Amino acid sequence: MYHFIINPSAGNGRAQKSWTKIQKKLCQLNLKYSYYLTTSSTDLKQHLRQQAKLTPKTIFVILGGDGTLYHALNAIAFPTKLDVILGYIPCGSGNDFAKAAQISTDPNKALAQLLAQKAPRTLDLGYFKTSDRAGVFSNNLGLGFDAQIVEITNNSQLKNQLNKLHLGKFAYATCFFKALSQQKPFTLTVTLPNFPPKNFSHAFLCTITDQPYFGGGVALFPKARLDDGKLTLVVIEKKNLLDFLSVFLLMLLPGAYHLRARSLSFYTTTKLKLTTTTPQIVQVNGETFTFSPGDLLLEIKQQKFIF
Ligand SMILES: Nc1ncnc2c1ncn2[C@@H]1O[C@H](COP(=O)(O)OP(=O)(O)OP(=O)(O)O)[C@@H](O)[C@H]1O
Repeated sequence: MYHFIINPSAGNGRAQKSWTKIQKKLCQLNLKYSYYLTTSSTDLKQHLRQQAKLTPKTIFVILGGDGTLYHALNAIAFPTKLDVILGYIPCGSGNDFAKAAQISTDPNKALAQLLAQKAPRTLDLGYFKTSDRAGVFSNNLGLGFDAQIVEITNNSQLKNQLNKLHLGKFAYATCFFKALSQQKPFTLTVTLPNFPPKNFSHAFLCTITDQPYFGGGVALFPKARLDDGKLTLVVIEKKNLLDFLSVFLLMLLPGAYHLRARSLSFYTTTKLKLTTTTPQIVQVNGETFTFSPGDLLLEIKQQKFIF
């Protein structure tokens, strides 16, 4: 049995349109299903948790973007982990998880892919904890520059306008220069198991990822895999503007040459600790919050998916 949970506002209304197409297909296939249209992220979490406790054998299929998926994952993971299988049909703006997991962004193809899958797959999630919050994520968690871009994009009308033109994945790129003027370099200490702490005096972007993409399909760390049991931390320092811009330019080109830049460091690990001395904006799967100075702990968790 499948239970579809739809965030109708994802992708500036794209999820609603996708759902209409999927309902038509489900009707043609004569498949038994139930569904729920969410009214907010809180409603989504309450509904999913309640249903998952009532009918744990059901496959819960989420229709939305990376943010909707984030809320669904956290509904399952907290306060105690529920053993349920999640399906996912991408209908957001950026759809980074879909790109990493190779799920079609055509709703009917994504549905066909999901229905053809016989057994669930266990994939990695990142788990984070600060002094006042904890969560899991399927894509990445970023402090500093990428979070600044997400914050500006989410608060601008541009994302909706680009979504109307089916150019939603470029929304983050358009806010790049505004974020560049607002973000300041910050001090960052990275602590990895069995290594002495590493200090960065001019950290600008600090992203922990469990898959290759961020910002609507930009390959931050192409070798990252959703099922390798590891997280990768990428830190880019900004001591010199031209140097910083060249790293980003290289990131947009094939070949992953940005990973050779002197101002970029990366570490692949199962757990780590980040410490900052100034408040920083954090983005998790495209949702933002402010992180007060202190420690941010990260480790790996798992979730069963079908798609
Ligand atoms: N009815 C609703 N149900 C669930 N979430 C909602 C609803 N209305 C607004 N939201 C908000 O929608 C956001 C999630 O949207 P989502 O990220 O899935 O789509 P997107 O921003 O278009 O895509 P992407 O993250 O791929 O760029 C969350 O911030 C959530 O709080």
